Amino acid sequence: MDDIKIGLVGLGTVGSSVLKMITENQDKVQNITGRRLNVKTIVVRNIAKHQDQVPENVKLTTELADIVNDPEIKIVVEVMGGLHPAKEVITQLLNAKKHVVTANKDLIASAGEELAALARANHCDLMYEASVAGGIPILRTIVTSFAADHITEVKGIVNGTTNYILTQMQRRNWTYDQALMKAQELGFAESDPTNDVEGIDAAYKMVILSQFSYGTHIKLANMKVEGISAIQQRDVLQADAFGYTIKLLGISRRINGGVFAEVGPVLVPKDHPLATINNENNAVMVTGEAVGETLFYGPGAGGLPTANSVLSDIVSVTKNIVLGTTGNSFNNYQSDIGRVDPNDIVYAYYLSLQMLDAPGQMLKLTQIMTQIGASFSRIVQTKNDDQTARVVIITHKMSKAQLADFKQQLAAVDTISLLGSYKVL
Ligand SMILES: NC(=O)C1=CN([C@@H]2O[C@H](COP(=O)(O)OP(=O)(O)OC[C@H]3O[C@@H](n4cnc5c(N)ncnc54)[C@H](OP(=O)(O)O)[C@@H]3O)[C@@H](O)[C@H]2O)C=CC1
Ligand SMILES: N[C@@H](CC=O)C(=O)O
Repeated sequence: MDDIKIGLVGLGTVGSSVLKMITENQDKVQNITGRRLNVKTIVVRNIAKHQDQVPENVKLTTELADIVNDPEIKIVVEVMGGLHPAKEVITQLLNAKKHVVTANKDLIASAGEELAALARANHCDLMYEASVAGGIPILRTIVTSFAADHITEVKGIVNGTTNYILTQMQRRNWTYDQALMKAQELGFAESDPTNDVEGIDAAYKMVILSQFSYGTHIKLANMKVEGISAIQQRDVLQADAFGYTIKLLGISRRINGGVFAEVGPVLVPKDHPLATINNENNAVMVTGEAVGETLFYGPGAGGLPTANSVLSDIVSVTKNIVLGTTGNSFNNYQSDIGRVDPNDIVYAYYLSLQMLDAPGQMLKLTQIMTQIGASFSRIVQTKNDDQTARVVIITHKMSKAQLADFKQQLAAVDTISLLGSYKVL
């Protein structure tokens, strides 16, 4: 029986684990698909760096053409990352009738529909299970197991690096920089970690999750995206004292016929399942009208967990090749859902404020809250490092429009400034 020859583009954290899994788990894959998988060619930037990593029968090259022009190679795994030249690489591969498996959320969130159309036009498969939540098989689960249910909400921790950083800041009292450096060393972070810490990587994943869950493409430009780089240790400690853990959450929800998605730090009650997700682990909560609340948990970053998701795609493509059923989209759900009015999105908020030493500050704050029709449930006064008063409040539920109003009114008061505002789950 024919082997399936595979090409890899990229041999970093994920690529090297894909090579290892294909090499070591041959027998099981053959048992399931009836085909042996063989990595034939690997494209990297720097051959010398990788020479010792690959068996002798595998060709290491810097030329994509060595894969594109090789008719024996049927499936190509793109694990180089980034938007360019990854988009051009996948375009060339699909036009050369190669089936493509990728872990590249930046690209799928930005150009997934265009590439899926190109794949269909070339009767090729394009699969990307590893692009969301690393080792958690969430995309295929939504496609298959939620096919008939209406998903009303998807929320969770979808970035391993930031969850690792927040965990180390909370549990080991590490500084932000210390924790980020370790996350990079462990291979969780992107080659440029800006997208991780600024929430953009999580936002890409929420775009893909929303596409699968609601059949609609939410543009990154229409999402509120905030990362963890501005979180201060004292907010972590204050949240803890209030009974919360700060987590970077992606939240998307169907409300009144519309959909919204956003990413930002959220105070999660310590007894909520998402508060217990630590280190590089991710968790995705999917709520369906019929099934109710479900939770999917596992490693969200790291070589082997991510490689397992890549392998699940390779095995699916292999089965499609064997059955002659390639060329179908990974996700077929399309629906025309509009956007949501900010007045319909309500949360309680954690607000930390700096107050200069002047009479009547608390009264002013209370007046603004009353004026916008909001109120607070908890309030604590401490000192900032510069000895100015620091007031932290947790509000009752208020709409995004009310919060915007609050911020606008506060901006006109020169003795009170908002240091941070985070949603409370
Ligand atoms: N790391 C993780 O935990 C996860 C990563 N992902 C995604 O997987 C993808 C790969 O990530 P990761 O393995 O961490 O990345 P790495 O930075 O570890 O590896 C990237 C690899 O791609 C190669 N490469 C980069 N640019 C080019 C180019 N222009 N031409 C040829 N080769 C190139 C590099 O070659 P060289 O070594 O020669 O420089 C390197 O081998 C990304 O899309 C990432 O977002 C998804 C889930 C989890
Ligand atoms: N950098 C990403 C890797 C997986 O997608 C993360 O930290 O989650």
